[in-house]
Amino acid sequence: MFNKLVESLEKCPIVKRGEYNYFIHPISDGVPIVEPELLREVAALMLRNLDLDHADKLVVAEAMGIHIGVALSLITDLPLTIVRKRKYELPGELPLHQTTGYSKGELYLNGIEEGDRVVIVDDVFSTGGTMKALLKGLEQKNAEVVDVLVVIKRGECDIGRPYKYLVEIDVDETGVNVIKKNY
Ligand SMILES: O=P(O)(O)OC[C@H]1O[C@H](OP(=O)(O)OP(=O)(O)O)[C@H](O)[C@@H]1O
Ligand SMILES: Nc1nc2[nH]cnc2c(=O)[nH]1
Repeated sequence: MFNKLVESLEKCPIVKRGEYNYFIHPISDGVPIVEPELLREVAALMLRNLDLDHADKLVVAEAMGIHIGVALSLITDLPLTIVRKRKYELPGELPLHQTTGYSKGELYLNGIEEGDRVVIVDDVFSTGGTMKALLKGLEQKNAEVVDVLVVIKRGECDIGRPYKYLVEIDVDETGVNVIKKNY
């Protein structure tokens, strides 16, 4: 039971993005194919690990927070907002600057009101740049972040608050090594 995430990570391919060893996995890329059993496992593990009792909304970042966020929303009945790379110019939209290990860009936060109690989930934590951008935006909106979880942690970074993760990995040119499993 609950062996699909680790097994699939241990056999996933690596490509170079500049100097960065980028692993390619269904949860973090949607390719080659997202098997329902894997998505169900990840959803069940997120549900077990997260503190959702006092949450009003889920927050995820485009693109690869979406499928895990939807899976969790369907189980918990919590509404979901997707922080998009596209600008909508809706009233209250907040632009955020995102820096990852291989890219920079803008994200746009919508759908959050002052006092909302939110849970953030994302697929991967590497430099922590995306998570820091989300936290900063939610702070600006005066939302309360009640819990944060990433499925796969591959780096160290102080994001100014505790966060949870399901697995921790090391990545080199030859592949992914799962070094910790929190379940
Ligand atoms: O900790 P960090 O260095 O910020 O990396 C983590 C982020 O990188 C990926 O997103 P990416 O911006 O590549 O977009 P995608 O989800 O559209 O692939 C991933 O989905 C995380 O959000
Ligand atoms: N798929 C994928 N997403 C990432 N986000 C940050 N690092 C990575 C990575 O190596 N692979």
